[in-house]
Amino acid sequence: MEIRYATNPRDFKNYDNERVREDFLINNLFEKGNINMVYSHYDRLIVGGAVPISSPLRLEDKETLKTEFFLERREVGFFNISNSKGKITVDGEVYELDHRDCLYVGKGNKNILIESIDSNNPAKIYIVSATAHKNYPTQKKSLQEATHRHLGDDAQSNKRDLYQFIHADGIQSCQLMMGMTFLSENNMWNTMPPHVHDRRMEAYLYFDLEEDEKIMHFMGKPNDTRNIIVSNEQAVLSPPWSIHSGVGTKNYTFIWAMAGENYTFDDMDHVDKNELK
Ligand SMILES: O=C(O)C(=O)C[C@H](O)C(=O)CO
Ligand SMILES: [Zn+2]
Repeated sequence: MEIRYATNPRDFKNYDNERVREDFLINNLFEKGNINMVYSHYDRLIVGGAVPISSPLRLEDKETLKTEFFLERREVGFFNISNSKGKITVDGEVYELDHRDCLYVGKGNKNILIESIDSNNPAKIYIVSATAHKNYPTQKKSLQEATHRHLGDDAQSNKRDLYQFIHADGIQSCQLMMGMTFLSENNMWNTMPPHVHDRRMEAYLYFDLEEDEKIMHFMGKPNDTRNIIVSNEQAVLSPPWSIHSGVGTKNYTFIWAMAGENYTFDDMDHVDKNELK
């Protein structure tokens, strides 16, 4: 597993474009036949992608975690971002994941296998894992079952539908919060005006974007921002001190995931647009 260390915002000021991309962009998550994962030292969040073909892929990395099994001291959220069905087996119990379904698996489950139902049309499973202190029940939720919030409007080009899956009023977890946000057609901006939450880090996976379309993701302290150009199915790590907002060349979808100090989705320090630099 690739390790990414945390950055002091004072040092971040000196980062050039290449260094920003190296430290915060994850561009190799979905590779046929593999599970690829990145271990971030921001709240020890692991971000991964699995594309099983003919044989199941096991969620494991003893080498990095130095535990007997992956979820010995962790919890994990899975999302199927492909149109093709996937299957996750949790200690013998099988869960089928349709397009946009989410599965949460808590601490203590030992054998986690990720499979595609049809190897010619493989599933793409996005994986986010955080450290955990107790077991919460394994739970699956579809988009229709998630908590729906309407945000933004046409005048601000930021009309979007936010769905909360793993959160205080949904699937229970120790610290992991996850959901999906859809930008409406002709709307390009997410999370503008932006916010920070020094209590929690966040990761964004951008997808549902054609090959030539791009997202300009903004990060950094509100008064000292940088942008990362992001392509389809790439993720960005957002430090707790950083804004996380983006604009697309076309509308898009993203999965947000957070871990850290509190479990309060609405704990955000909003930033006035006049403060942005
Ligand atoms: O569209 C949005 O706004 C979001 O999806 C915001 C994220 O959920 C977020 O940043 C939560 O802190
Ligand atoms: Zn946020």
